[in-house]
Amino acid sequence: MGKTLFDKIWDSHVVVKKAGHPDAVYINTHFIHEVTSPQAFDGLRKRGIPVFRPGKTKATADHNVPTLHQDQPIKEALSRHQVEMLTKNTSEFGVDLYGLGHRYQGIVHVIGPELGITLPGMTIVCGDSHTSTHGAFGAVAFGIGTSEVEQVLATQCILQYKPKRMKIEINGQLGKGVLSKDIILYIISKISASGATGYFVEYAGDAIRNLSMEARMTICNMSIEMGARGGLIAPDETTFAYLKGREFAPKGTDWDNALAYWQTLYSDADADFDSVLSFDAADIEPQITYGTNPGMGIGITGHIPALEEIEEKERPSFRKSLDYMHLQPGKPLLGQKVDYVFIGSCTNSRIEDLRLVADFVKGKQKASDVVVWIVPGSKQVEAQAKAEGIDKIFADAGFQLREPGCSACLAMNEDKVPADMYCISTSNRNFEGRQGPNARTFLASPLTAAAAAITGKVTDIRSFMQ
Ligand SMILES: CC(C)[C@H](C(=O)O)[C@@H](O)C(=O)O
Ligand code: SF4
Repeated sequence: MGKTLFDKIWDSHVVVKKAGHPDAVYINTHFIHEVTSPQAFDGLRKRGIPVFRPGKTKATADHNVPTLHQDQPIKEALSRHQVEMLTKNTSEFGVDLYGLGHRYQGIVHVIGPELGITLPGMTIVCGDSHTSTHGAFGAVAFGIGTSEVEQVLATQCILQYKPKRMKIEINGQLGKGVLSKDIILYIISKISASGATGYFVEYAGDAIRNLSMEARMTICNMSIEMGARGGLIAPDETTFAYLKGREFAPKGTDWDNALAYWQTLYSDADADFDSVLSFDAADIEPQITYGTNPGMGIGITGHIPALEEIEEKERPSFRKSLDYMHLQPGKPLLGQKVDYVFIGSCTNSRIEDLRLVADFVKGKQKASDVVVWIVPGSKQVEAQAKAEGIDKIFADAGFQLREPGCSACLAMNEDKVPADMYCISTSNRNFEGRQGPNARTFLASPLTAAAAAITGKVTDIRSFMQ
């Protein structure tokens, strides 16, 4: 019996295996940020132990950082404290920090890949659920809790039960205006926000193969939103071309050796998955969510389910969700007024996302009553956007290009969508209050968000493509 890609990587990293116990798994790379690391460092301090392999940990400040005036002290006291703690802890324990002002600073899941720290075949953890993003490179990457952050800092290993394996195949040709964000929102709407609970998902099929690395990251990023432990994609020429020459990627003969290993990283033809799902790319239209979990999504021309279409036992939560959103069952979303547009987050804030949006808005103007925030995923993305003149296109359109951070993805910083406002957002979560107290979120692709920025309403991007 062959092995799945997940098994190949997992099994080769197990250092201790004992029946009835979690595996002790070696971790190649540990990313940390300001939210989930302070208690972990406190724990080490209390026990009087160092970070076991400080070179294997990389830190950045992203959740609490402002996205305007990053050269000035952080105004919010709690945010300032968190970021200061990260600076203090990393310097005390000898961990590299790409903090505010550093040219590599950015959202942890954006900088790892763009710096070539994230590599195929690695095990990667971070005290952050969207660590699944790194799986796009054919790595086993997953989020962990604060006590596990301490465990990894102390031992470079983690105790974990091995998850089940699921394969999701998407074959066929994507339609016009349909992005990888639409693929993943579509899958989650079909299998629900808990449809992959207990599984590690491998995405396969020619629709996935044809995606760029940026687009693959968007898919793996949202694995967690269907309950999966993580998601991964077998590395291929697209992966290798993306990595070649990146700051921390192997060079020279190290590259050749690494490449030889990476080329063995795929699921064998006879590998056994615990579950296999298939979708046809041609069935996917641009997607949008209407509710308060990422599984509550529809095609842009569809309608919010009528009450009768919802299972009896799910009706109370469905109603609560629509009450929060101030939306009616059975109604379409096209034409719904939008107040804010947020293009950013570890789902869609990479240079390719910004290029797509810029190509579309070039020569257009935002609707007068819409606030548009474009928040690059990293300093490098910001610099690249400026080098390409994308900043000018945004300025001409009335869009604000801000500085890197998580921003309004979770509003744990100064960027909050005001109460009762509708925000179309390229992020990954639409929970109640996620973008600010009582703010209402529609999740969508960068193109669908950009279309709404121009019209001020939920719009089918394809109406611009005739
Ligand atoms: C703050 C952090 C722990 C959290 C996560 O784990 O995902 C955040 O990044 C999020 O997206 O909700
Ligand atoms: S951008 Fe959003 S989803 Fe990503 S790490 Fe930051 S808060 Fe979490």
